[in-house]
Amino acid sequence: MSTEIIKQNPFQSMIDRFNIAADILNLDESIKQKLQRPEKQIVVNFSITLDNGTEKNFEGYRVIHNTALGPSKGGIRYDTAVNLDEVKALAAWMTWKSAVTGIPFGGAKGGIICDPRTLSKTELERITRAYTKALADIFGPEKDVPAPDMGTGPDEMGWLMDEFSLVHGKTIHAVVTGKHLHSGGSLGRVEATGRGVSIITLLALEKLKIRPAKSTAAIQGFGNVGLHSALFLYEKGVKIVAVSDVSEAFYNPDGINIPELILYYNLNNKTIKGYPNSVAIKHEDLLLLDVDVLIPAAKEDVITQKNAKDIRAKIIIEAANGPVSSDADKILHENSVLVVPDILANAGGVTVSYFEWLQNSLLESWRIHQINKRLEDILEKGFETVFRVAAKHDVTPRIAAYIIALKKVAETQSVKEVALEAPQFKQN
Ligand SMILES: NC(=O)C1=CN([C@@H]2O[C@H](COP(=O)(O)OP(=O)(O)OC[C@H]3O[C@@H](n4cnc5c(N)ncnc54)[C@H](OP(=O)(O)O)[C@@H]3O)[C@@H](O)[C@H]2O)C=CC1
Ligand SMILES: O=C(O)CCC(=O)C(=O)O
Repeated sequence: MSTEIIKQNPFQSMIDRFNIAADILNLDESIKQKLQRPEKQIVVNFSITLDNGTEKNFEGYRVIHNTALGPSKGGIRYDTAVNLDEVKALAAWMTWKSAVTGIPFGGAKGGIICDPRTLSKTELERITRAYTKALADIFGPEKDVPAPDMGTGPDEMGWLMDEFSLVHGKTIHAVVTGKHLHSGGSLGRVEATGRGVSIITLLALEKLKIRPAKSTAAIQGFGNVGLHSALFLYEKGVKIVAVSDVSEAFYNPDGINIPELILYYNLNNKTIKGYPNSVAIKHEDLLLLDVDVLIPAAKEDVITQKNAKDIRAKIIIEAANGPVSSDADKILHENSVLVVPDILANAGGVTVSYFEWLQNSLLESWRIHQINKRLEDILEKGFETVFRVAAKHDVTPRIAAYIIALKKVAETQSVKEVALEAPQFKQN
């Protein structure tokens, strides 16, 4: 892969935005300190037997950022680049994401340093079960509820649910979301993040008075989020002119037939490599295309101060978590690029995860149109609130989203602390 990823510290990017919003809100220093730091960070080491009979050790993390608004919630990432600072940033973003959209969860994230592409299905199952066992006292439907992220999906979530249930001696569906339907998953969760990205993209296009059928988009990443974002936008008439995964980036000015590409991807071991009817381009050039919408849907820090000035898209929809580093914010703003932040743009996933958790807890099963309608309502309200607060404070949508989230979490945290500090009177 030829993409040059300039490594920033994603946790520092989170802190930079946090500080701007906290200053606007005039947040008390002690609450600031508390909200910047995770409540808990756990590092686990475990070994599994590989298919060839050898033992291999793995390191995994679970960071619980904040639980003021409810049980902590957030995905688990399998990737060779996973590290504690990345997981800390991702966990904090989950806190702010749930707060912006009004989902009653706190924030957490997990990860294991591994390369899922080189591990067999049975090895992935053993890794997931060992990680779950190590964290069996942390996870729980009212405590900490994992979900998929990069490199994980319904298989891993099903194994996690099963292992957690074995440890606790009963079936506990609501401990994890993003499961297969047969393991208690929800309709609509697989595609929820991409559906949410497409809802937010259409709202952003409307803001700039660009008709979807007249618009163009480039999408970086063709995994769960990139693929579904591409499909839903294609269905709305947006011309997707470029897509990429790790193996390849390609461009077709006439528009890529996304359903055909998905068929190709599914028949070719989940890669877009070698897809005909398009021209190969350099990975880094996809980000600089002259399109209406750029959708980074892969990983953090792909747009930094190094390439921000060369971005030609009118709108960036942050489908990935943290794709724009804080040092690029000012440059993009000065160049009038509308950036819809991750904590709003990709919140469709956690929203439908919340629906899954509710269905599991209530022993219900909702219909798809009900799920999609509620998702749309929540995201439209989130979008409208973020842009209203941005106008009120004359800040970017990102800082507005942080203002909304910080205010909500800080107020709840303070109320809880006052309650804890109050003198306890003995009842006779
Ligand atoms: N899954 C979810 O519900 C949610 C995910 N997110 C965020 O969305 C992002 C993507 O997650 P998800 O789709 O689940 O992950 P997946 O593992 O399903 O897909 C990741 C995709 O990104 C590609 N990719 C990785 N690095 C690069 C690169 N440098 N250039 C181009 N493509 C690259 C991968 O390519 P290849 O397949 O070749 O490895 C793959 O296509 C992450 O930031 C995640 O945190 C946010 C909210 C919810
Ligand atoms: O579905 C969830 O609970 C969380 C998804 C996630 O990890 C994210 O939004 O980044």
